[in-house]
Amino acid sequence: MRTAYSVETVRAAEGELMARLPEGALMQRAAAGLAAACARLLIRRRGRVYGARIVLLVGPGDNGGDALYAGARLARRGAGVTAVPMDPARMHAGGLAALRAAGGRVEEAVPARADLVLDGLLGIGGKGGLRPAAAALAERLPHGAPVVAVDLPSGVDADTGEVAGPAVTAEVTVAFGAYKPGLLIDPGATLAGALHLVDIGLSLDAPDVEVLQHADVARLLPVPAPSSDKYRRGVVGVVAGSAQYPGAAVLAVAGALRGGAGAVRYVGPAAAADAVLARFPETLIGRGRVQAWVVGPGLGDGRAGEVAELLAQDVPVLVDADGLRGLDAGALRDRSAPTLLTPHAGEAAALLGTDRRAVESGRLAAVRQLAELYGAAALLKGSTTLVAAGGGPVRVNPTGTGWLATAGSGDVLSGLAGALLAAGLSAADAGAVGAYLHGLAGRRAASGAPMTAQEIAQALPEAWRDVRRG
Ligand SMILES: NC(=O)C1=CN([C@@H]2O[C@H](COP(=O)(O)OP(=O)(O)OC[C@H]3O[C@@H](n4cnc5c(N)ncnc54)[C@H](O)[C@@H]3O)[C@@H](O)[C@H]2O)[C@@H](O)CC1
Ligand SMILES: [K+]
Repeated sequence: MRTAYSVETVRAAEGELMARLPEGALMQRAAAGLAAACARLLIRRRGRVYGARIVLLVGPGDNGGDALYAGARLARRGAGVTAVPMDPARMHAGGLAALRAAGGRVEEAVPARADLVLDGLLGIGGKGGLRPAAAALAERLPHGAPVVAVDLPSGVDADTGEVAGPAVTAEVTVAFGAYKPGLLIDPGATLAGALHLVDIGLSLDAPDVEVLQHADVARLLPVPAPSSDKYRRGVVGVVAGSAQYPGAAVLAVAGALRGGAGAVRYVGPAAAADAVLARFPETLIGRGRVQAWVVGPGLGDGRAGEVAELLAQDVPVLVDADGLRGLDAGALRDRSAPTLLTPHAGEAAALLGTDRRAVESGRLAAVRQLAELYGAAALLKGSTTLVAAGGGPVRVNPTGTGWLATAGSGDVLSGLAGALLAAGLSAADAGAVGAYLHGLAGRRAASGAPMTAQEIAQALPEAWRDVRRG
């Protein structure tokens, strides 16, 4: 499991630790870890640190200080280090003295060539997009040189991953003490590149954000026991599709069957039921006992009554797509069985009474609000899908890929997550594990080329095996 902590939490933990340590000790720990990560990268690329041309982009705060101290360490190993300040009048004094003492230089213009660039413009003290002086440096990076971001790619909001203007794209980000949410959530996550954590001794409790990895998902996957029958493995009821959208029913059923359901029961118009049976003859048709309902994909208008009726049952329910229209927050909060809502940004905006842009520019806050307002687990789809429930850490899905944004892909996810709910996973686990497997299947199905939602469903068994293999 990878975890991340908000700036407020990190600052509090740093404050506590700093009070017990000699001045500057934390920054030295950070700089030592940063210099070691840079040295490894240089050795991998060019065999040695000695003789490497290193450019430090130095901001006015402690993030710049980290870069200067790390630069001094690398200069002592024989690298040629040039610091380029955002504001020559504001540089970390101790760091600058250390760099100069180690033979490093300060220049106003970014050198045209370098073997490595350290982005020490802004860290957790950065606010908003890069201001012009910082943006000018970030836009003139030496061509082809790998960038190591110090704590955070400058221009990325540490708490949310939002990028409000120009920002640095890093090959590696070396984070101090803890990952920040912005390193795990897009667009920040993409700009951060590979992540490396330097332990500076912070003690931290419950994270704000967490990312499941293969081993975590493997532990949560429902694996049938020898004594299992189809009811114990979970029967999923799928209420999806319409005469107009029969395909949504087929795809949701496909997701549910490949999500490990013992059986899938389909409830919907005859035309859609025929389409489902033609593709999956193993489907049960019509109402009956289920361990979880999936309601909403391709339902069309005017079926809110059916959704409300399912939500009135004391059974886990996943609500997606058209099923999300006109949900009664009070009725949802009163439910005792688990509920999982799986909106995309537009649907989330309607549920929150705001506009799509507000959701997209504040996805972390939006998913938390959804979970709180509806008393349910909420899965907000996007390039990094987020899952929130009950005030716990928000789960960030790491397996997403742009190829998943294809028609019907969400229908497969709802069937899949519904099967996991039916198998007894909590709504938050079903959402997080569903998104993880769905993303992996999408990557497998696409492997760099477009694919269809059906192919995502077909790749689910492989994704499942990947996770179990570890
Ligand atoms: N606090 C600590 O104990 C430690 C902090 N460390 C480093 O310190 C960093 C935080 O340092 P600071 O709090 O000094 O903050 P930063 O160095 O992140 O940046 C703050 C400075 O940037 C300016 N600024 C803010 N937003 C800007 C924008 N959009 N464009 C241009 N300039 C902008 C501010 O005016 C301020 O002067 C961490 O990210 C980490 O790199 C590490 O040394 C480890 C220990
Ligand atoms: K930085």
